[in-house]
Amino acid sequence: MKVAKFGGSSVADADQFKKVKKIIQSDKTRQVVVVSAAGKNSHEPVKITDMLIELEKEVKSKVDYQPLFAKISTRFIKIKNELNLKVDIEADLLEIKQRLQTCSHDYLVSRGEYLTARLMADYLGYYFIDAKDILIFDGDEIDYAASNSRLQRLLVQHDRLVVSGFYGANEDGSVHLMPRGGSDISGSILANLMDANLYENWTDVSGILRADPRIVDHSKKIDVLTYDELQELSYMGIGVFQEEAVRPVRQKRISTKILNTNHPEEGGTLVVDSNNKQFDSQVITGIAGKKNYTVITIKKYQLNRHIDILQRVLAIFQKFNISINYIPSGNDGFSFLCRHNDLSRNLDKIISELKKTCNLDSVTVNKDIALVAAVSLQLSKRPAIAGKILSCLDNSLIHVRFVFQEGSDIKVVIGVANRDYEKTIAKIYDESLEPQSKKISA
Ligand SMILES: Nc1ncnc2c1ncn2[C@@H]1O[C@H](COP(=O)(O)OP(=O)(O)O)[C@@H](O)[C@H]1O
Ligand SMILES: N[C@@H](CC(=O)OP(=O)(O)O)C(=O)O
Repeated sequence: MKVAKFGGSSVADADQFKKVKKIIQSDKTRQVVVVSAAGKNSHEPVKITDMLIELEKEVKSKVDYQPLFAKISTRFIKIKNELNLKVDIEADLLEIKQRLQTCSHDYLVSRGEYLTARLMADYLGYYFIDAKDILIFDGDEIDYAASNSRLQRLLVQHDRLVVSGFYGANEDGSVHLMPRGGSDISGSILANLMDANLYENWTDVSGILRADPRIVDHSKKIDVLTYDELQELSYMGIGVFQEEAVRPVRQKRISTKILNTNHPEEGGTLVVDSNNKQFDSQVITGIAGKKNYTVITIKKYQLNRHIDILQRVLAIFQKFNISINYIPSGNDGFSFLCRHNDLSRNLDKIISELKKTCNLDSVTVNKDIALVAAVSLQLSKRPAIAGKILSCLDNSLIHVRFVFQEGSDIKVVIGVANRDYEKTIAKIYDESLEPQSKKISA
């Protein structure tokens, strides 16, 4: 059997629902369907999830939220009417409205998936499952045993299911929201629980491209990818597959396909275990990145010998609950790379504590840094590939701030200014993946 997850763009309106039905009906083994909340397309400029986040702000700040609530309701009622559905979505909307003042953030923001799944189940004639009845969390981790026993109980009576993505339940039954893009994770967990033969992730691109198509408009598709490569590309920022969605399918070696709801005939990207990947004619599998990192650099003579000071420094990051993405280091200095959003409110306090309590020679801050990663399975055996990538940037006036490459790693990460982000990706793509004459040879 297959688990098929449809992203927000695939369920944005009634026309998209029709495409989903065609796909589901063309293969009877697509037994479990997971949906995101109705997303964006050319007629609908805002994702329902973003509207719900805005709605919560309006409710909290006592602004008149009725127009926004009406706009959200209209989108669902329009899909219901255009598809002649019977499900009582109006009653669901009324319940949400009645709970607006008291409900949790997780409950409200998850309602997009809940309502979309209610409509989709009715449209496909599949059984609707509220994800909070089957995906049980223990803290931030899914509890596979508890979730499995809930799921098995349901499967006794129903074998074709539509499940709402993006959330599950805490042990006390309250809604547990996943990170943004989390329906990919829901689908992956369900594929794991169901021992699926294939996890299909349906989106609005025909597979994973070697670079973000919004930056490189001629970017080519990756036909086959390993879980390792997908994990790195997702972690480094390709929006198409949530980074936390790799682990559940990988754990059971369930092949995964990224496919296009608008063009199923184009095929997509197949993700497999490394043993099943054939030779790739391109040395670099893909390029990904993210903007808005901040680098905090601390200096002290022979800092690498002062473990006590490093302990104090790390305790400060821990106190403010800051995740550190990279720590490049030398004898006299350590740098800490963090997401700007994680730091923002606390940056001044962190700097002042570092200066006051750690007896350092200097503390400097560099904002507006972007990271760009080139992923290649061959990097661990041929580290000189990194040099070739850097030489691509050499005469392009892009100031490379730093480069990280661990010996065993399958990626090289380059730090540049935010303003050079798109240019760096485009340059690496054009010089190292195309044209053929300039390509780094395999
Ligand atoms: N390397 C890449 N390959 C394919 N798509 C990418 C890549 N990097 C970024 N994207 C973007 O990811 C988008 C799909 O992700 P998302 O918006 O979450 O889709 P969905 O609504 O189906 O969940 C694509 O429309 C594309 O713009
Ligand atoms: N709707 C949620 C979860 C999700 O996975 O969405 P999408 O499949 O549209 O990326 C979000 O916007 O984050």
